Amino acid sequence: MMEYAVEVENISKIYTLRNKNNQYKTDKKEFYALKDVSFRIKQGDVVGILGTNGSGKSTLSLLLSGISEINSGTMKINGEQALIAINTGLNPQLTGLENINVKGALMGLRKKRIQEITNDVIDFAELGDFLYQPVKKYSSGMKSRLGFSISLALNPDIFIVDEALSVGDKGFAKKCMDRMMKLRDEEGKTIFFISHSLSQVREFCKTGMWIEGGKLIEIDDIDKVCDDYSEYVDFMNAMTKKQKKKFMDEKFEKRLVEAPPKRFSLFHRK
Ligand SMILES: Nc1ncnc2c1ncn2[C@@H]1O[C@H](COP(=O)(O)OP(=O)(O)OP(=O)(O)O)[C@@H](O)[C@H]1O
Repeated sequence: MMEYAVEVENISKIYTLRNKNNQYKTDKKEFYALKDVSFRIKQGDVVGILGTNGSGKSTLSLLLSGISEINSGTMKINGEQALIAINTGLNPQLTGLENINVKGALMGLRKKRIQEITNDVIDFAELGDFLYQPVKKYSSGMKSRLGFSISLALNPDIFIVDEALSVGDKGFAKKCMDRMMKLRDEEGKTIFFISHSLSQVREFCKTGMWIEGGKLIEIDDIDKVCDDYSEYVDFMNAMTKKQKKKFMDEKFEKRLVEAPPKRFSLFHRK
């Protein structure tokens, strides 16, 4: 029987937005970054997440990786998961090496295992002596190298890759892609992959998930979802500036929480 790696039902994530004058407490707006999203993903599936800027992809990746909490709904994750994203999960004050140790310690790993992970990271990240420098002195590509290498070395069951390849140089991006293909083809890992490169998503993923305006629009075979999403992007591009503004405003209005139920105040908000 095929096990699901991820089962989510009616999940929502709400953020509090500032108003124009930046008066945070008064006239604050609550906004659905994601609204009533449900899906199931089988173990070993490779899922490309598509959607225009601000549609909710990174929010979903934070929820899937357990970094951020849902406001409502249910979510079941079967296995260890790791997020690979730009600027996430690294402490800028600590050196690369210290970051590996902290991450390992937080996960309750033994010293010997942390040493093995360190060796893997040294090998894959190719950062040389920069491993002994604080991460705040890294370029974005170097941070991506470190983050990617740590997640790979931790060897989770579920990888969530959020735009992480877009800042690495071509050589490193190719190395990561080769490694991810191995994770997909030989190790049967479950992978969520967010990228604005449709060709990359088409080539790498099996299933497509299109999120727009915080809602799940479509989940299907990757080619079908890429075709439908492309059509939507073309439709948007064909609009005049005025039409586009009206369209975007309406889309925004639909995501507002009109009168938030009391229970939302109990939950964590970012
Ligand atoms: N911490 C936060 N506080 C308030 N609003 C947020 C926060 N994080 C994200 N948002 C808002 O939630 C919506 C979804 O953002 P998200 O980062 O998930 O989009 P995305 O699909 O990943 O976009 P992109 O393609 O630009 O990376 C956006 O409107 C964003 O402004």
